[in-house]
Amino acid sequence: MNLLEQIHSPADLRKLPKEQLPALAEEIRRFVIETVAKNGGHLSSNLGVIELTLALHRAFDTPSDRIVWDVGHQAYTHKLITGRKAKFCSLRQVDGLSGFPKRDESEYDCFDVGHASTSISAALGMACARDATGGREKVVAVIGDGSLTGGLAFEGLNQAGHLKKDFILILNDNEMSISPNVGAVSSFLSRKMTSDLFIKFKKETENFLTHLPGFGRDLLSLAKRAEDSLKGFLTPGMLFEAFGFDYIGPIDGHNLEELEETLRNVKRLNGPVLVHVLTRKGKGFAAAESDPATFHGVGPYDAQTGVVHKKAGAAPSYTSIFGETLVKMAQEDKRLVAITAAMLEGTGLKAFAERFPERFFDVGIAEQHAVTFAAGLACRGMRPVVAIYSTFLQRAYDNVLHDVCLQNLPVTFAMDRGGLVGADGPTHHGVFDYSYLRHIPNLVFMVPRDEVALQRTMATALQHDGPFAYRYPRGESEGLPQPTEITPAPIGRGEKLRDGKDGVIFAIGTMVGEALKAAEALAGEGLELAVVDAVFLKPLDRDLMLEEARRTGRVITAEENVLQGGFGSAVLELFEQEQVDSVRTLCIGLPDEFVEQGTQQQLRQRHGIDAAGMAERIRKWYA
Ligand SMILES: Cc1ncc(C[n+]2csc(CCOP(=O)(O)OP(=O)(O)O)c2C)c(N)n1
Ligand SMILES: CC(=O)[C@@H](O)[C@H](O)COP(=O)(O)O
Ligand SMILES: [Mg+2]
Repeated sequence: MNLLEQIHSPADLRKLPKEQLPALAEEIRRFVIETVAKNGGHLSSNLGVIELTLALHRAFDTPSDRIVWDVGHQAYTHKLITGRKAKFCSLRQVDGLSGFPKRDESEYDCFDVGHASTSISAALGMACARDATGGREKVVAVIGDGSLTGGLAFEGLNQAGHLKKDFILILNDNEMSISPNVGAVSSFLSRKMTSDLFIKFKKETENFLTHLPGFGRDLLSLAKRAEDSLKGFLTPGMLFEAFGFDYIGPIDGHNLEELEETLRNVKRLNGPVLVHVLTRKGKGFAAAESDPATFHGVGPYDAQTGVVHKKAGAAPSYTSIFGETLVKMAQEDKRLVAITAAMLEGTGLKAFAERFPERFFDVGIAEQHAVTFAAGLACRGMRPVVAIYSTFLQRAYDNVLHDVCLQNLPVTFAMDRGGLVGADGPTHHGVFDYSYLRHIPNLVFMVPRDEVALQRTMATALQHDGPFAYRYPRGESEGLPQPTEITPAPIGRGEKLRDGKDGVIFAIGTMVGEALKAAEALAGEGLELAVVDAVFLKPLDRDLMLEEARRTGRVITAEENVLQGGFGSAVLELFEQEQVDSVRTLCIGLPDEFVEQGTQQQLRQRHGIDAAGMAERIRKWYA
């Protein structure tokens, strides 16, 4: 029987006899596996919370009761049972369903997400608003153990315990972030924690007591008798109870009956309550269970075997070139250390971590800490490279400014996923970094146009004695031959790649290749444009830019960043400072709006920043 077809809303789900729930869960599991096999997406996390999601929607009265998902990468079951099954085939595609909860998409989506550790703060805000307005609904935040490593989550816990609001926190503990979870809290939660901690405590106590003169051995036998009560005393719940939460659990997150009954009971409680739920990431799909990190965020794969499709003849990704080059550089320079905020695989640092474990740090989902920690390392002579997605560095703006740049410390920000990232959409596009970093004094910001330039950029950063940022895009590189030698670039020097008398395109990063193609196409129509690779967003090559602008009288800028405060703005500021008023300018880049999801190519096309779009804009401008 097709049960999922009968579920149009959680009200239908609540009518379903509980005996049918396991079959529904299996149907959902298969449907998710098959859809993600075509569209790509966050498989492992979703497979782990199917039962939990069904239990939540049965126990609580959604949409009146509020479920606030953390990160939101695990909300596929939630989407399927809240009226979005028919559209589910469009998941993560252009104009389709988002991969994350979105308030615009459904009344069941309470908070827009994509970045981690926001759920407690957002849900607590909702609980306070409820109390201020006489509401009676329940507010439930669902956070993973990985997302709980974020400082923001603890800021929320701290206030929640203090306010004592009626507030339910579900801790979905699968012992995994994207990679195995890290940190002291994570080991405290660990299923082995109770016994490990207990054994250590016991050993130390025994040691201490046997060495006490006289009555030590009597005390030892007394302590042995206290073992059982001690075992019960040391639980992960102690942490949350210290924060003022009632702790319930741990409970089996795949046992539908136990889940539903517990949640129904919890619903009757008042005050902050934490329910500790144990789940398995990738549950029910062998390939994902055995390798949850690969299937955390995955491209298309075979829905039966789990073999991930690989594009034949694909060039290496920018990420892998970065990772390999960093290993080579670390062999030469012992000061180099690498830091990731829970993105070991995503930032290409796996080989580095294996090769130099003592110079590698995964700090958890803690971007702010990653940056200030790097500042500390740099203060003592190390050369830290913070490998981070552009979108996640947004979290650490003040740490970059106050802890690194103000002290002119040699910390490098290697920003992966610069520019449009594709299917993750607006929460993840790295299209703001030019604007949020460019104005910070002391920072050098270099933007490679291809993978050879990336390696040169990395060498330049390492030899520079101050803060340095560079960004490179998600996905395949240009497939260029590897350079035999990597030499640092002179700081602030651009590169003229093409000559032309009618105007000049100043392009940066990914836009350099597009600008060259656009100039080529326009040359065929009789419009001769020069192309300059700016190479540096900061400092700009002022001399080259001024010379080219004055020579041609018309300047086009091109960037994969919002125009506001970006590269084009930097060029306009230069012209204003130098009183260049005879030059006409056209700035091409992304608009002052959040760009939706789609493939990178579709989005570049839609926003006119691919070669064809750029040529069209320039053609009209000259007409
Ligand atoms: C601020 C921020 N940093 C990093 C990420 C990337 N990220 C997405 S999910 C995830 C792991 C989350 O682990 P957990 O909360 O335990 O959920 P699970 O995937 O185990 O279900 C990470 C690191 C993010 N989305 N936001
Ligand atoms: C939800 C999240 O933040 C990550 O899982 C992210 O989707 C990974 O993106 P990449 O696929 O580009 O590594
Ligand atoms: Mg987890």
